[in-house]
Amino acid sequence: MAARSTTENHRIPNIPESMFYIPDFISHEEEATLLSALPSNRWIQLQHRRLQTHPSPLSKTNTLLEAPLPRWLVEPIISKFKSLGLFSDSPHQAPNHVLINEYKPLEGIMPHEDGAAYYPIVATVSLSSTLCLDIYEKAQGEDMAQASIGSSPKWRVLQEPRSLLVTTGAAYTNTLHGISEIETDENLGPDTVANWTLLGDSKAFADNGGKNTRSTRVSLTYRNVLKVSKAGARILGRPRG
Ligand SMILES: O=C(O)CCC(=O)C(=O)O
Ligand SMILES: [Fe+2]
Repeated sequence: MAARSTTENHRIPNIPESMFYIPDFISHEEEATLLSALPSNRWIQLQHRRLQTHPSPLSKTNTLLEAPLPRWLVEPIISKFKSLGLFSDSPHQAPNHVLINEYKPLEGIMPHEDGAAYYPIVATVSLSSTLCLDIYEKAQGEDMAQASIGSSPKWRVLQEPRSLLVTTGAAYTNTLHGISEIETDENLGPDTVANWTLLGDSKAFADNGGKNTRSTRVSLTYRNVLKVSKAGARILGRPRG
């Protein structure tokens, strides 16, 4: 299958299965269009980053009120996912939820897992700047807080602007991921970056002494929420079959 062999060529080696990294997944023009489509009134300021959620945040029981994703999040990205066969096994055969995070230099996200609200696949499109995603092994029975205290990441994945990172399978369920609150990612090279050979421009980091100076980075994380409520449709008098 063409789609499967495309993703196989982008499988990140030496990391729990499966993570895939595709550089230049979108064009410069598509990146600019996405950045200008981000609604400025939807940001929620968190302590160490800004976040927006489309179509809406999940309820306390991790239920999504059924609603379409905005058009600018669907095209061209979800069509590209379809041609790669991504999300084809998920219950809704396509993502139905997108979290958008914005990190300025010195901002990040604590090690965590994305958890059971979602089908175990997340597809992350990066915009504007490069940074390292740190991956931690999740010890059996260990809770997230313990894992994040004092342990260092087992793997690092460098995410360039316009790239796609897909995390699924055991990589989704048996690892934690986080972004450290630093200004510069250092010591980047073939032995320290799991996706080094898959990068679009590893030479840029090598030429810069193995360093990446961060600027503001935005990520779009596409997911499939398992529990979807049609209550909204019913209230509006539009029962769905
Ligand atoms: O920005 C990223 O690449 C990761 C975001 C993330 O882990 C999340 O929103 O759960
Ligand atoms: Fe996450």
